Amino acid sequence: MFVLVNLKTYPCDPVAVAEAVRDVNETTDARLAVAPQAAHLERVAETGAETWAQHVDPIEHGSNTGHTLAESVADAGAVGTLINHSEQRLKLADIDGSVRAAERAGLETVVCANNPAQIGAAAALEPDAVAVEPPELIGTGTPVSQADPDIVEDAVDAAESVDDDVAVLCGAGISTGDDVVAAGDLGSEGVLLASGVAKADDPTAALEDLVAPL
Ligand SMILES: O=C[C@H](O)COP(=O)(O)O
Repeated sequence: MFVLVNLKTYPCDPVAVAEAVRDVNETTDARLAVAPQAAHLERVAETGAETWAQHVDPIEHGSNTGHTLAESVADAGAVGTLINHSEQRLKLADIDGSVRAAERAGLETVVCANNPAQIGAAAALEPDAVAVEPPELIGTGTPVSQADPDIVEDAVDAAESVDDDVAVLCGAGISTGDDVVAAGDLGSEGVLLASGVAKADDPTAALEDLVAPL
């Protein structure tokens, strides 16, 4: 299972969480990665944790003030990027442009979507993976795998029917190892989570709990 920890803009210490991700990754067959804010990418990557960006824009080098260039996040040490997170929604053409920009920079891609129909559309853009996240469950602590298992199974079916090379992750409310196992049982190859680790008093313990049953 792939466990991708998005730090959003939570007021955590990104380096401390990244060190926990790096250390717990050494203890498990699961793959752990962390997605800090763009401004923290370099410091996080220097810990040795697998580092992802939270977003890249559909741009090339040039006159794009305030945008995030895929090549720059790769230079900072990121190996992958989220695209179209529920909190950073893009138009379809821009999702396509961001996936192409990430590919150009050698970044792995996870395109997020709200529901199975959007997952099908996202899969058609040939990212490495898609992630289904019902927005109403994000940050609630109520796991999507328990509250809305059908959405995960339907997302897996939707992606498979378009391109079975595209892996499916799920996210929203995931915070325990049981949640991760339930996600896997529904066909998900990984989980995207945030508050369960970024807001934890002890991120290492939270990560250990997430991977314990794997
Ligand atoms: O990127 C992560 C997701 O939005 C899930 O957030 P959450 O784990 O706080 O529900």
